[in-house]
Amino acid sequence: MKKEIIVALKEKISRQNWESWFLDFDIREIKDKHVIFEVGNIFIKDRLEKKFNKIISKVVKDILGKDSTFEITYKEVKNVKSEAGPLIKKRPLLITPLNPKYTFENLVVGEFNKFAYNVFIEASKKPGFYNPIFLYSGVGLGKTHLAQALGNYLLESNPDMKVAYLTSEEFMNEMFSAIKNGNIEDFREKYRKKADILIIDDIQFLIGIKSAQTELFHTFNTIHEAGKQIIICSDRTPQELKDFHSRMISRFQMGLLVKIEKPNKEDLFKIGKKICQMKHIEIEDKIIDYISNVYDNPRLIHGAILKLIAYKNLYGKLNLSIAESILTNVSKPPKSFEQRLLEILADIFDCSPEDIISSKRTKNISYARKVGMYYAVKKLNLSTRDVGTIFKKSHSSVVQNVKQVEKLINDGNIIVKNYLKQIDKTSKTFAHGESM
Ligand SMILES: Nc1ncnc2c1ncn2[C@@H]1O[C@H](COP(=O)(O)OP(=O)(O)OP(=O)(O)O)[C@@H](O)[C@H]1O
Repeated sequence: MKKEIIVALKEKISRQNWESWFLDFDIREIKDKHVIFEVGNIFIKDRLEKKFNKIISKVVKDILGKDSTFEITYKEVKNVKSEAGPLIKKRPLLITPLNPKYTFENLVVGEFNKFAYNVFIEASKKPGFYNPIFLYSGVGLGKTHLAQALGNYLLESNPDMKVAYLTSEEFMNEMFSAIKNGNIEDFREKYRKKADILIIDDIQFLIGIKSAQTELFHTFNTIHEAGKQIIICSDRTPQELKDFHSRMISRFQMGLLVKIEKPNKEDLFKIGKKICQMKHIEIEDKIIDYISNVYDNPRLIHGAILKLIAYKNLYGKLNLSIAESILTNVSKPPKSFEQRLLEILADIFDCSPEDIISSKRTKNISYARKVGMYYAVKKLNLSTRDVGTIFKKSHSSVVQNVKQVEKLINDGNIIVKNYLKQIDKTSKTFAHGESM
């Protein structure tokens, strides 16, 4: 009888709706003429009752008789909120380290991002009120900055808050490695039950990857059902996420869609000033003015400023004509590659380039050194001797550090992998912003 009801329903429901809403759908029990359906969560239950009540009722009555009835139940998620127990102080869950510089204070607000900014400020006061928030814009317009600013704010104002920030690509990689290692349940527990706020950046990476979309779909539903905040960042609108499960798209659309527009020249100038302030570097206004005329996007402004900082650090001077020649490639300045690498590391690990080449051994500095050496040898193909020169360390120390990082990677250490990705991302940003 159960099978008959399911088959009859499937015939009456479009394939698209079936795939969106009925994949978890099952019959738990039939008691006399009362059918108890079961679905994955309360959100789907709610949708089915609102949208498909009539069809389900008709099918049940056709098969079991006119006086038959039904109800939809959902699987309870156990211990969503109390898993750590009241006396155990929960530690922040940071899947990828948030960039501490991505704060609301460091964000320039103008007409182009005012709405997005206000929504995120509201969300910082009432997480879960607008849920989900789907933040989209062209590349480099500040989505990651804004989303991480919310994460940083929540962590600071409530140290018990568990913030999970990761790109959809990281989500997918972790999921595949959990499947491979047979611990998919741990993976699910981590994201579905532990996180109080889930930020998924660059959702567009999952285009065409249905298995990861399905996993994310269930994660999304569980978190949403628990009333916890979800933020999705994307470089396009939900409708433009071609080849995404339609059920995912409809989840995104049911939330608040927030767009960051393109900043104008004045905004770009202010962003340039803010970046200099964040980097504790003084660059003349006329140079920043020049940059904001040349580049129309904060990421490019950021890249250009990093390049100027690298030059200023190396040569101790900078003026408008030098800036123009550096940025327009009129005359190539000598390569300041090493400095650039150290700048990138310093930015990510929140220290200075001088710290990295010093003998200081504080945790973040040692980490920056070690990961930077690995990156230079393995990704940039520099010789261990050259790397020793850049980092002002002996050849054997480079070899040892590279081995250590290799081991961490082989052991599946996510933090190291994420740092390497961040270096990659930042150095690409650099490459974008430069014409050298
Ligand atoms: N309004 C702003 N105020 C200050 N800095 C900004 C602003 N918008 C962007 N930036 C800076 O520009 C750089 C690029 O921003 P971000 O990475 O957040 O963009 P994105 O939209 O997430 O890019 P992508 O689409 O590639 O993921 C960052 O260094 C960020 O701090």
